[in-house]
Amino acid sequence: MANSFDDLPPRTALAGIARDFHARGWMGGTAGNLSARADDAHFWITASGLPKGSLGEDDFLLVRVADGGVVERGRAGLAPSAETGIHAAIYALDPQARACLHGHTVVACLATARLKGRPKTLRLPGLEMVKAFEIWEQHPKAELALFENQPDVARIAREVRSRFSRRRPAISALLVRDHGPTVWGRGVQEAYNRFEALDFLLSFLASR
Ligand SMILES: CSC[C@@H](O)[C@@H](O)C(=O)COP(=O)(O)O
Ligand SMILES: [Zn+2]
Repeated sequence: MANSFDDLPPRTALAGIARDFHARGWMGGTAGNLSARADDAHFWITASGLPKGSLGEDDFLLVRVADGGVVERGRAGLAPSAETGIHAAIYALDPQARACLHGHTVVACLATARLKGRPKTLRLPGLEMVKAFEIWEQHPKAELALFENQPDVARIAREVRSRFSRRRPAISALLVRDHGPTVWGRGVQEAYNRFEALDFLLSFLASR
């Protein structure tokens, strides 16, 4: 048994995370998508529309960071995740990002349910868990980037690219309202740890 997802080949690690997230209710049915860089210019991403609790290593596609174009399919007939554009934007803008995880969590939806208007950020609670995002202040003011959900995912991806290229996000995560979080890290394990930490922080907000 590997101690870290980083000890495993990327697709093995991502399939393991998908099983784990599915068991926690974070990838119900076909929800969510996971990716990891293969090299600086390419990343592996889950195929679209598959039940995420039972992914195999051939259920991934290799795509370009530059434009999300498909380079290789794990098997014939697969299409890349509908949210490939969001992953590509994150890899293009953050050379340190090596893995990117998106799930649909109930607490993420609840945490913004009472917000008025269309705020661009959500202040995370100043709890110890924000250290997962390398925020070390005694009284941290960690702001999570917020995006409105839209049926056309390409529009969300364009907004992520446009906003993050103007200003780097304070923490390595974003939340699409009424949808779910996307979290990235310098490795698969770090992205996984951060996803768990964000879930903790959003659970706190949602329960107040
Ligand atoms: C329950 S379907 C949700 C999708 O529209 C999308 O938000 C999602 O997370 C999964 O899309 P996918 O194309 O399988 O990667
Ligand atoms: Zn989604």
